[in-house]
Amino acid sequence: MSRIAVVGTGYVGLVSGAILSDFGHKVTCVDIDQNKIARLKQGIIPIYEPELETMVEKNYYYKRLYFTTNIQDAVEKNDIIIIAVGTPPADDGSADLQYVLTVAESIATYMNGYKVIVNKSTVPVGTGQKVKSLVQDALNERGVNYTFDVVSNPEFLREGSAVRDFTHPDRVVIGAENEKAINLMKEVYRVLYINETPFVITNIETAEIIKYASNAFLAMKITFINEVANLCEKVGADVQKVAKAMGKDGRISPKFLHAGPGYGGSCFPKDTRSLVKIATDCGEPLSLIEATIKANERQKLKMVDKIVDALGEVEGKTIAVLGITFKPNTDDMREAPSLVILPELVKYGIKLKVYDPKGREEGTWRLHDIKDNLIWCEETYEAITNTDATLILTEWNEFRNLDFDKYDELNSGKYFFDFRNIYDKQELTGKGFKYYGVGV
Ligand SMILES: NC(=O)C1=CN([C@@H]2O[C@H](COP(=O)(O)OP(=O)(O)OC[C@H]3O[C@@H](n4cnc5c(N)ncnc54)[C@H](O)[C@@H]3O)[C@@H](O)[C@H]2O)C=CC1
Ligand SMILES: O=C(O)[C@H]1O[C@H](OP(=O)(O)OP(=O)(O)OC[C@H]2O[C@@H](n3ccc(=O)[nH]c3=O)[C@H](O)[C@@H]2O)[C@H](O)[C@@H](O)[C@@H]1O
Repeated sequence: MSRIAVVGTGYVGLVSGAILSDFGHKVTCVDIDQNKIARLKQGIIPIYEPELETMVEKNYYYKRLYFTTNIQDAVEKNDIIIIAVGTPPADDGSADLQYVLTVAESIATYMNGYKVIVNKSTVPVGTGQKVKSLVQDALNERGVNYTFDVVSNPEFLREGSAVRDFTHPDRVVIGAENEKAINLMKEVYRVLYINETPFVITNIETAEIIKYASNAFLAMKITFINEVANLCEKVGADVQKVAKAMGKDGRISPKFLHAGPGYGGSCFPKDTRSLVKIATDCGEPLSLIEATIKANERQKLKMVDKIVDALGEVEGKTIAVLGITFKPNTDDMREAPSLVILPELVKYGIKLKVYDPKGREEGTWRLHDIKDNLIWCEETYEAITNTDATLILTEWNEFRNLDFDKYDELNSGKYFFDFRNIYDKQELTGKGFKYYGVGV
């Protein structure tokens, strides 16, 4: 059993902490947000993430999982300190490292013996070394000579399937500088290690680049299929079939080939921008990623054009919006395509009736500027009632089986914008709908 502190109790920290405690370790989750920690102690999970609540409840009950705001105590009592705080984008596109470096300073301030400092936040290459020298300088200043190791252990979980992703990873990446740290990390992930999960052991810099390169590649893959989808529309091809056939080629793989309104979320947008900044600063520009970022911005606006062109006279029209989160099974709205698309529609004088199973709380403040043109609804059919068109922006399961017979009773128009391609164009056209997907 390892004694682990996880600093930062957000999407990554809480999931990692809960599962590592489930792996049998004694884990203390630390956050500066007192309200969050108080609620966690009462069993209230601050985010929506399937399976997480059970995982937290069980391990808290069995006293393997603790919550605190006291970082001093957490550093003193644990040997392995995992940093999982946010690295949000700064104005110039680089990752803002202030939270990571603050935690590193706290660790240095309270260190009372050997520690492994594990960086799980997504950070620019060179951050591990920065943390190392910051901690060493602080220890020198304290006049103590405790030893420590810095490890890069990037996280690849996805929101909405985080628990499964963490317990069944395609690989675990450990960037470290010596055997002692590597072995301690293998202990942390013992459950996965003995189950033959591939472990990639590298130096710190390589691990840091692996994370950014992986996210940028996936963002590029989505953008590639989005552009192919736009072409398909022009030439009468079906991107769903194109993607399916492409995906059969093992070298391509069918994953992340779903065309849509552009990628969003807390990571692809910020990590692509940060990687471009790193590369440009090094004099090795990543032109494919630069093009990806631009094409993704265009994709969101193309969705607006598609709606406006189809509806013709749009002023005063009302659209039912189903789904606003950046993907299903999360309440996270960070960089969701809806945050661009909906305000653009409002600029055209369109009114919106919005329903999302989990996005309303965050959506309310993120879409505050258009609140006068937006009505929040409690369920799907309330949103569809008295509208001119339906727009699907997030593929929540509950939108996959709409009762189309009901439409006529609801006084709703027959324009159907399915920007996640979850319906069959022919079937809906057969039911009298004017159907618009992406690339179909
Ligand atoms: N959200 C995701 O799906 C994934 C995120 N990542 C990366 O993991 C990192 C964390 O991301 P999220 O969990 O989404 O962030 P988040 O914003 O959900 O959570 C960060 C937490 O850190 C806390 N915090 C900030 N400063 C602190 C301090 N000094 N001491 C203690 N707690 C502090 C905040 O109060 C917050 O609860 C980022 O670098 C992100 O890029 C990596 C893989 C997946
Ligand atoms: O670093 C991170 O934070 C994480 O970023 C993504 O995970 P996440 O953003 O949670 O969700 P994804 O499933 O990757 O979806 C991201 C966006 O791409 C879109 N997408 C995804 C796949 C696809 O085929 N098409 C598509 O448009 C989604 O709708 C969503 O807006 C990566 O998939 C994770 O491996 C990574 O750990």
